[in-house]
Amino acid sequence: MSQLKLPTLDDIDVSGKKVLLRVDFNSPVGDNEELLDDSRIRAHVPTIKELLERGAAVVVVSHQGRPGESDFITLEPHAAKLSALLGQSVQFVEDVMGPEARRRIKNLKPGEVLLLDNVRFLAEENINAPPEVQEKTYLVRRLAKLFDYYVNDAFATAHRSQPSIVGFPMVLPSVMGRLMQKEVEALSKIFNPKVSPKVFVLGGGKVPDSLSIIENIVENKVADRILTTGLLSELFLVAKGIDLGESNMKFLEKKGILSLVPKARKLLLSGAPIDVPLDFVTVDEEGNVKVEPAYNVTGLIRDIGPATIRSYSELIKEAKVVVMRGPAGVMEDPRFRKGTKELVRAALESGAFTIFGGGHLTAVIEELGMKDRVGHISTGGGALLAFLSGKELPALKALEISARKFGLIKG
Ligand SMILES: Nc1ncnc2c1ncn2[C@@H]1O[C@H](COP(=O)(O)OP(=O)(O)O)[C@@H](O)[C@H]1O
Ligand SMILES: O=C(OP(=O)(O)O)[C@H](O)COP(=O)(O)O
Repeated sequence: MSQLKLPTLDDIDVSGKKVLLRVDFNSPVGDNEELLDDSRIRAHVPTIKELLERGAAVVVVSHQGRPGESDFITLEPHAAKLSALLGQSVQFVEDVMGPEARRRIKNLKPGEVLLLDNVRFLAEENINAPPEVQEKTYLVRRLAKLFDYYVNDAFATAHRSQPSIVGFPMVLPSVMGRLMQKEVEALSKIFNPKVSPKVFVLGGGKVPDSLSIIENIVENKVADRILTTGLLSELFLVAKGIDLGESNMKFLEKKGILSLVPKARKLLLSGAPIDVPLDFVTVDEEGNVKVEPAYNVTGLIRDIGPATIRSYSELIKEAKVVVMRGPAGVMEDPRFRKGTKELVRAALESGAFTIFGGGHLTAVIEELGMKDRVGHISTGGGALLAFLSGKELPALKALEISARKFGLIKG
């Protein structure tokens, strides 16, 4: 697929038009439903500003979290944040496609912006299916007729085949927003498969996603070394036959991660260059925090330990390219942020070209004040890895189909 030839905002005249803009405002959320970081919201500001300045009425749609997770919340705080960043009032409606949302969309004037509520409040948005299925969802059927154009700026969700990502482009002329364009152009340019060694440092909580992308990375030999952290590393330790103690095994079971052990074991047996932590920071039932070796863990794992930080940092130093995605521990709690922070620091001090992905790492880079040393910070985590591993991203594929259908293809 010729991604660079996808149409952009340069290819449409939005003046006086109604534009549906898909963004990814999905941000880390604290105990009181407050946003812990606004970098993903900020990343979309250039696209929104440009659309408004060019005279469009802009309706913004995003998801936040996943059903059942603690960060699955309304987008009301995002609207407040966006208002502050734009310096202009952002309308918000506690609805996505119901009568009130449709009334507000119809009444929106050029130069105004309206944020719809969390699109994953709709059951159908939580199902992945091909574009020809998603264009038939209620969401697409009810909303598409209210718009002239669809703009996709949500690079971080580009690996999902959900209605708000792949359904609208089937029925509306569609283009990439400035953030989507920037990510695709930058990553196509900077990731040179010939430069090595390439070290991938992969952590975070989305283990099934990470595992399937690791399979791709290994198959396409994209990484020379994969250093695992976070929940992902727990899976690989179990796959190596290590008992992580009752509390962690229960946690992994509850999250459905133990069912992935055979897949992880297969990868390890294939000789994939996957490293696991030597030690962890754990917390016991009384709340005591300690460091325990990976082969003898008793408490609940919350971060990688000091020996792991040291050994991973040495490996990172030898790399020419470092790709890092997902935190090494439960970094929302400052007591368990050290592993993530130190690995980010090691990468930034290594002299290697660095690519960081995902909301959590962006927050750490800003905290360290080392943004100027970064090669590329991607707003995507899973989407970034999928892109680098050579997987086709459904969002881009849908934009390509749309461009052909509506005569917007370039080149
Ligand atoms: N060992 C661990 N146990 C439980 N949760 C973890 C662990 N390590 C990381 N996490 C959790 O992973 C989540 C972030 O994962 P993910 O969404 O994949 O990353 P990102 O948002 O950076 O793309 C965080 O909420 C963090 O608390
Ligand atoms: O945070 C996101 O992805 P990431 O954790 O891979 O960075 C995106 O908002 C996609 O969310 P999803 O993985 O729930 O589809």
